[in-house]
Order: sequence, then C-alpha cells, then structure tokens
Amino acid sequence: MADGGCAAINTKIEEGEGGYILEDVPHLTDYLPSLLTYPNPLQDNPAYSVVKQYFVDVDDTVAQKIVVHKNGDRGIHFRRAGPRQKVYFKSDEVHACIVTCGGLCPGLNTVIREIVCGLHYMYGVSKIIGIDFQGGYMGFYSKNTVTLTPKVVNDIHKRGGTVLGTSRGGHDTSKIVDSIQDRGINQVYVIGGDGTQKGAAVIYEEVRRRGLKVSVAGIPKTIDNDIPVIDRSFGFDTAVEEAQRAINAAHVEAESTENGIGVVKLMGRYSGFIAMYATLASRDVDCCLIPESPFFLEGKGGLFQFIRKRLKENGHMVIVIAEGAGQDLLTESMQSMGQQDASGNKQLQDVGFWISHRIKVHTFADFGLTVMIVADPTYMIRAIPGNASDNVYCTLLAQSAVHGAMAGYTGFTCGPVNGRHSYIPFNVSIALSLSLSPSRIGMK
Ligand SMILES: Nc1ncnc2c1ncn2[C@@H]1O[C@H](COP(=O)(O)OP(=O)(O)OP(=O)(O)O)[C@@H](O)[C@H]1O
Ligand SMILES: O=P(O)(O)OC[C@H]1O[C@](O)(CO)[C@@H](O)[C@@H]1O
Ligand SMILES: [Mg+2]
Repeated sequence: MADGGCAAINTKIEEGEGGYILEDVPHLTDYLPSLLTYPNPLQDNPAYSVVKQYFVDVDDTVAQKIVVHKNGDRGIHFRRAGPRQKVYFKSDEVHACIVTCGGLCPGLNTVIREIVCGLHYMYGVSKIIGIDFQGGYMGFYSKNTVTLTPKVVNDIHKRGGTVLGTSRGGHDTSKIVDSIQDRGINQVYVIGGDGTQKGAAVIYEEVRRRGLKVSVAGIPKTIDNDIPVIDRSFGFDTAVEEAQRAINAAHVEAESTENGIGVVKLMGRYSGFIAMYATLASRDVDCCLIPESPFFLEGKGGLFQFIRKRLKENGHMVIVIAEGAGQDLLTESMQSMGQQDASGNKQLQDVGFWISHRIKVHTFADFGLTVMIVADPTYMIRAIPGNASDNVYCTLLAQSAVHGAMAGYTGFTCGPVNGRHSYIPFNVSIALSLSLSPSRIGMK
C-alpha cells in the first residue's frame, strides 16, 4: 500500500452495561482458532512469582474516560497491558524482529534494549533480530539483519538515536510480509510515529490475510507528543527538558542586551506540545506560538504590537515558536513549493528564520536596535538519549509490547491511558490526531 492511505482494519468492539465499550485488540486466535497455549514461564521465575497477582486478569480493562457523571455512559475501554497466565508461543519457537522508523526521538535505544532484555530474561527467547540495513521498513528488503542479545544492547540506552537506523518512505507491504514469512519471523516489534503505525497496521492486515502466526506490536513514538489516546509519548519529557536549556540561553542573551529579543524554534509539525510545555516550565517566555493557534503580525492584536508592549515593559523578550506555527503566513509571503519528504509528509518552511527576519525588517524605530538571537535546537533535542523518567517509561512500554505479543495479541500499540498501561488497536491509535485546545497560549 502506498504511503498516505490507511488500512481497512477489522475492528473488535464489545459492549457492556452502562454504555461500556471495549475497543479490543485483535488476537491470533481470531483467525487461527486452534492455537495451543502454554503456561507463562514467568510463573517459575523467582523474581516474579513472589509477587502476588503478578498476572493481569484477562478481563481487566482500562477506562479512557475517567471523569464521568452519575448517569453518563462508561465509555470506551482498552484491554489492560501486562503478563498473562497463558502464552501462545513457546520460548524456543519465538523469532522476533525489531524495526525503528520515522524521525529520531530520545529513548529509542532504550525501547530496543528493553524488548530484547524482556524477551530474553522474562520469556527465555534467544532468536531476536534487528532490521538495521538502511534502517526502517526498507531494511526488510535486505538480506542483512543484526542479531540482538542482551549483551549487544547492554549500553545502547546511553546513546541517542537508534542503533538500528531509521528511514522515511519505501513501505511495500507485500515485500515486507514476504520477508517476515521467508525468515520465519513470528513477532514483529515496530517502533515509530503515526506513519509507522499506519505501516504496521497494513502489515498486520496482510499477515492476517495470509493466515500467519505472527504478532505485530507497535510502540508509539513521537517527540511531538501528538499520538492520540495515550497519556504521553516517550522522549517528550527529555525533549522538554532540553528545550528549556535553549530557552534559558536565549533569555540570558536577550536580557543582557537593550531591547533584546530571543527567538527559539522547537519541534512540532502539527502540535505545539514541546513549545508549550517548555514555555510553561521555563517561565522565561513572553510569547509561545503553536500550530493549533493562528496568529498574525501587523495591526491590533498582532505579534508586532505585543512585541512593542513587552519591550516597553521589560526591555527584552523571548519568543518560542513551534516549527509548524504560522506556516500559512509563510506560504503567503514566500513561494511554497509544496515539497514532501519520502513518507509524503509536508516539508515545512523555516519559521524561526522567517519570523526573525520579519521582526528585523519591521521598524521598531523608537526602541533603537533590536537584537535577535535565533536558536534552533530542534535536532540537538531529538538526538540525545532519554532522561531517567523517559528511560523508565520506555522500559514499561517495551515490556507491555512483549507481554502482549507473547499472549497472542496482535495489531496493537501500547501505552498508558490515564496512568494504566493498555493495548490499543491500530484503528484507534491511528484514527485521530491530537492537538492542543484552540486557544492562544503564552501571551502574557
Ligand atoms: N499510510 C501508510 N501506509 C503504509 N506505510 C506508511 C504510511 N504512512 C507512512 N508509512 C511508512 O512509515 C514509515 C515512517 O513514516 P513517517 O516518515 O511519516 O514517520 P512517522 O512514523 O510518522 O514518525 P515521525 O513522528 O518522525 O514523523 C515510512 O517508512 C513510511 O513509508
Ligand atoms: O527532519 P526530519 O527527519 O524530516 O524530521 C522532522 C520532523 O520530525 C518530527 O520531529 C517528528 O518526529 C517533527 O517534529 C519534525 O517536523
Ligand atoms: Mg509522523
């Protein structure tokens, strides 16, 4: 299937009393009903067996809506993530593969490490490969893969990027599933953003159509934090922390100069989560511009008027702008080429450079010289390793995915919903797109 479209995914919905809805995830037995089950090897593992109620009850579900009214519907629920008493794979039968796609994000290596360690130490799996040649989905077409063992991945969480490499574009469903089938892979772990999850959904559909005993598990990744349903995406916390450092530098520079203005451009193609959280955390930002909230430059209520006000009041200011903000204004003033990347994502124009230029050429004559400091820390933020909180989170995500695949679930992504790790069917995780509420944020 070409990039851009979406799979027609089978949905599995169960309804209960009080408006209860379970958006269930597919299971291998939906199309292979006579599969055998085995006791979960964790029950003999001293580290786990001492914990009471270690296994998740198969009927446990997690509510998406936690604010409810007395007579209101209970709403949508997801299957709770975690180890099950019965598994659908014997340890020596598992042949797992891991692939990373899309842009970089802090924590990618931690997720890879913890899938490998989780499979090995919890389930005794020894056949795990990384799809690394060229990186991303295109790696499936190559003969070469890398063998992953706990020893190989031991220190990778301390490094940024992904040891498997990554790429955009080049998703060919039949070729990928041929490769899965030819290699005898039966668990596929796909780490990536919205595009990647769409790609994983069509792989799952094709696997199912061919009747293969292959679990396809997605681990949602986006530094922008714009994956719906789950509480937050991994790497986001690290990104916000690092973004604050850039804001701090811009602030120090701006306040050291008469009428200094610091402009910091941060990532966020369609959403301003990094920009807004870094703004709220740093308290040094006077104006935060995000894609969800249109703005204009000239006239009453425009950005220039606000800059004038803040410089008068404070003698300096800091502006944070998400890369997707103001793209409509750029298109008006520069000739947009409508360029796309290899995955079909629109390539954005450099809003940091543009806005700095527009402020410079606007005459703030009565203020004298206005100094611009343009910080573009976007790739520096993306390329660092995960922080402590993201590393713990990545571990839980990886372990959830492993428990889910071992339990025979497929066609799912995982993540915390109101703090409880859950399995979310691909159709739900890719159907929506998240954005901040449409109110201007940050204009003091
Ligand atoms: N609709 C689709 N169907 C099949 N494959 C897709 C689809 N959309 C994207 N892909 C594939 O998924 C991979 C990653 O997509 P993309 O480059 O959009 O990154 P992403 O996963 O959205 O991550 P990021 O958050 O960094 O943008 C690419 O190899 C692309 O070909
Ligand atoms: O430079 P690349 O790899 O195209 O990625 C840029 C995009 O990736 C993202 O970080 C999402 O992963 C967006 O915020 C950004 O627009
Ligand atoms: Mg994307």
